[in-house]
Amino acid sequence: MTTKPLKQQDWSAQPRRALSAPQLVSQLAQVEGWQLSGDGADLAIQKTFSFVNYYETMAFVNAVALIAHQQDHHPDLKVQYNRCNVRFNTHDVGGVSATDFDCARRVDALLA
Ligand SMILES: C[C@H](O)[C@H](O)[C@H]1CNC2=NC(N)=NC(=O)C2=N1
Repeated sequence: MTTKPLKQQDWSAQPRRALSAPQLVSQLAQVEGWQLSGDGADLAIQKTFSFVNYYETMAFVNAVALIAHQQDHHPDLKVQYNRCNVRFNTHDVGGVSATDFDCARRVDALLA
């Protein structure tokens, strides 16, 4: 039997840029429940997801971890009993990039 490593995004060939304020406004209008948080290089998008118990919250957290690994893009997670706050920022560019919105959509799709 052969084992396959999980496929991972390679960002080295795709330079990323921080989105401008108008781009942020337009992108935010296209993702439900995501809000801006922080400022400067710490500017991020965030959303809190609610669950019925700790088990379901952790199942979500593990699914987000798989997305984070595959996309090579890692959100800050605040985990509580029945909710999880997901916060994306692109530290490589010191702001919010298109990658953050792409990952936000992938996380939303887990619950669609
Ligand atoms: C080299 C590596 O791909 C980069 O440092 C990735 C890793 N994960 C990351 N995660 C987040 N949230 N922002 C980044 O800029 C980032 N960069």
